Amino acid sequence: MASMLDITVEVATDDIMFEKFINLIENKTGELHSREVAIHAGLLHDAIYLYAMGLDTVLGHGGTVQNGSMIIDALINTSFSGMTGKVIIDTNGTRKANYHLHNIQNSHYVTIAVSNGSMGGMSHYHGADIVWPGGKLITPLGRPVCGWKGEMCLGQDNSVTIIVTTVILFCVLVAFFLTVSIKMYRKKQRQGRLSSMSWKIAFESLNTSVDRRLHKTRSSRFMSRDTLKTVAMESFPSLNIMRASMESDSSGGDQLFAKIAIYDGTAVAVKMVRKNYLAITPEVVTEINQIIHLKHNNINPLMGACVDPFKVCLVSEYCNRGSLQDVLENDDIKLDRIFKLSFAHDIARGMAYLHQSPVKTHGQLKSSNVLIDGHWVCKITDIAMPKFREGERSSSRGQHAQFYSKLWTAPELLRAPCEYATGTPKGDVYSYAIILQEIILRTGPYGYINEDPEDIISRVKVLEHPPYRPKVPQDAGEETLLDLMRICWEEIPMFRPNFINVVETLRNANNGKTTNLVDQMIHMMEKYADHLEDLVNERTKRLEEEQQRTDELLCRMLPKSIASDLKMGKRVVPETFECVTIFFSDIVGFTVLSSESTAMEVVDFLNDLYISFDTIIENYDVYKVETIGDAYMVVSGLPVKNGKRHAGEVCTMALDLLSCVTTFRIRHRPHKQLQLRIGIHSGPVAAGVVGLKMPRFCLFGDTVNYASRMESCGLALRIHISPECKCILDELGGFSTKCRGDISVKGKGTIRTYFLLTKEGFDKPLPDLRLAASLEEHEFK
Ligand SMILES: Nc1nc2c(ncn2[C@@H]2O[C@H](COP(=O)(O)OP(=O)(O)OP(=O)(O)O)[C@@H](O)[C@H]2O)c(=O)[nH]1
Ligand SMILES: [Mg+2]
Repeated sequence: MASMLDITVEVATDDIMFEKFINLIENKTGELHSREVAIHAGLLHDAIYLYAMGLDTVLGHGGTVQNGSMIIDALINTSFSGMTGKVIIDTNGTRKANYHLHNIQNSHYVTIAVSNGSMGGMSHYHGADIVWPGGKLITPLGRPVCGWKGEMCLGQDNSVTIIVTTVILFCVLVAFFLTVSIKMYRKKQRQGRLSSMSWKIAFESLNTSVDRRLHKTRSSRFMSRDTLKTVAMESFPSLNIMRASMESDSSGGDQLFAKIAIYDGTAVAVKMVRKNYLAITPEVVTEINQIIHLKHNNINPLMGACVDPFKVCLVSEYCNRGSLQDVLENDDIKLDRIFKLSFAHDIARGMAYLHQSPVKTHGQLKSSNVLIDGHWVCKITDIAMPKFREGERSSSRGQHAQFYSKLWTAPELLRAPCEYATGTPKGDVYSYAIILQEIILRTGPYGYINEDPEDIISRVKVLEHPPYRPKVPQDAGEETLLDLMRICWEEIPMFRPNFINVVETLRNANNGKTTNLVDQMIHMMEKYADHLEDLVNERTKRLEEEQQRTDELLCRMLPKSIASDLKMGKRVVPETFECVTIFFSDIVGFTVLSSESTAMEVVDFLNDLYISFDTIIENYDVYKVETIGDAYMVVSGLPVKNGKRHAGEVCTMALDLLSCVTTFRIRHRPHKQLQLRIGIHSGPVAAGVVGLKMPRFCLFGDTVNYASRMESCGLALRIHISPECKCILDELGGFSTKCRGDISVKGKGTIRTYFLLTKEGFDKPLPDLRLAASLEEHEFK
């Protein structure tokens, strides 16, 4: 038996009455019974006895045997000594007794607890727990959670229903949405499959009439021999220098060239595929879509393909500088370190992107499949499309050209061409190494080796020690590119880096800066602009200094006001001045002195003298008109009029100059007294600028001659003034003069002239007249 729970009444088996009762049963039945049977027989006895007591009472009260409830009532609160011990029925009709709870555990009959009939409560046997069916120790519920008929969950009934309903609804909805989504997804897939054909280009939409097939020469030593028979160059008027290659073999078979066309308003390169028809299988669609979806600055976009019968071709964006091979072979294009690094960087970046894309490999990376756009950015093109080009007729290019095109192929791919039809990422890295060699040396692959491509291929295929590779001198240039090239053409593919490593290396080589050519150019232009700014500033400063010097010179040659008028482009009109004072000085005996001196001595002497004079006259409101030999001419009262002050200014200046003579020493005649003779006259004058090449401010009128006469008729170390000048001096006051007497002046007749002696407050020393030259030494004109 797996489990059983048994509740029995405690029977006083040791009671004498019970012993007697057992004996009686044994006698009556003639069998020896187990104690358990005897107990149950005792219990039956007591039960019948109790019933009989109740029935007796009911019958005693006139009741009948059918009157069950009366019988029960009659038993309440009764007691008697039964076979199983004292039988006590309490007020509830319950027999008060000790009950035993038994349980079968591991096939043993175990007592779990005993109730105390008189005291109430239960005493558990230590360590005994009820073991329920299934060996469980947790007491099962006496009834279901919600009662036998769900009456206990009447309040919660709704929420359960709601939860259940919601779950069902949710499941239905999910199922519905799933069905709808699957249907929509399938529809979208169908549409996608349709739209994925958007790459299809109708051949008629390609305007190939612009394509004049500008053929190019390929100067490579590997292309010569029996290839490239036809080479012609034409100008391309409608499009900016568009180049395409044309190669034909000696047998004059198919021609392979990159055609140029206009599609959708832009120039495109059309690459013909040597196939008459193309079966558009899902693989072809996937392949072409994967390539079309490549979007990277260093990948030349494939725009679509034409699958019209006999016109199967691939259409890609046109790059106007041609392929890297074209650029490298063009000696007119100078490529410095920055360009080379930029090319290497561009290709590596494009390849890194390609390898991470679903396309995964290029498969035919070579310098002719790297194009260069107008901004000198490299764009990778002609990614291998094995599905699209499956069944393509073999190229009509000669064997030489076919082997030549394999010079970029990695040795492991040369050894197992079928196994790696689409190439491998590490195979692309090898091809990149050969491109690096081309960039470094600016030659074709294996540039300096005069060997047939076929021989080169077989040597690369056979594992030589060391492996056969292009020979690049260590001093060939850019060290980073050299190192990169060597590691990229490692024999064991695993040892070659990936393109992400290559990009990193190139970036580090450039101090973490990008080698993008446009950035470099902008940087250079910025630097150039800065330099230009400095240059402009410096030149402007120099110009300003020059201008200042010119101004100063002009101001020395012309009166300031006249000079500024001239600078401003104003016309300087000749002007008459009512009264000005003109000063002339001359050196008595200059002719003799000059004849006794060298030219340089004379120049030095006059230079010393005029520097001293020029310094002195700066203190007066005068303008030095000119110096002619030893003659010095000064005027006051023009071009800015100064009333009558002109006579006072000139005369005071004359005294100052005469005073200067007392100390002035002729360098080569230090002991000789300089015999300065001064003449001054005041009167009207006309003034104006004459000449164009060397404009001069000149004074005209009789006053000039008169003043000159005053000087020529004067005496050494004396200031000889005209009566007109004296008159003004008198008006001004403070000047002391002395009458010289009447002298005959040419054109003037006889006039009374004066010597200016001094001026009030003038305390500078004047020359000792005793040192003046004798009259014989004067050359009176
Ligand atoms: N200017 C310019 N020239 C192009 C363009 N595409 C191809 N070419 C020229 O066409 C030449 C030959 O290109 P392809 O016909 O692709 O021949 P290939 O690159 O030698 O060989 P595969 O690509 O392997 O078939 C290149 O070297 C370029 O000079 C382009 O977009 N612009
Ligand atoms: Mg190509």
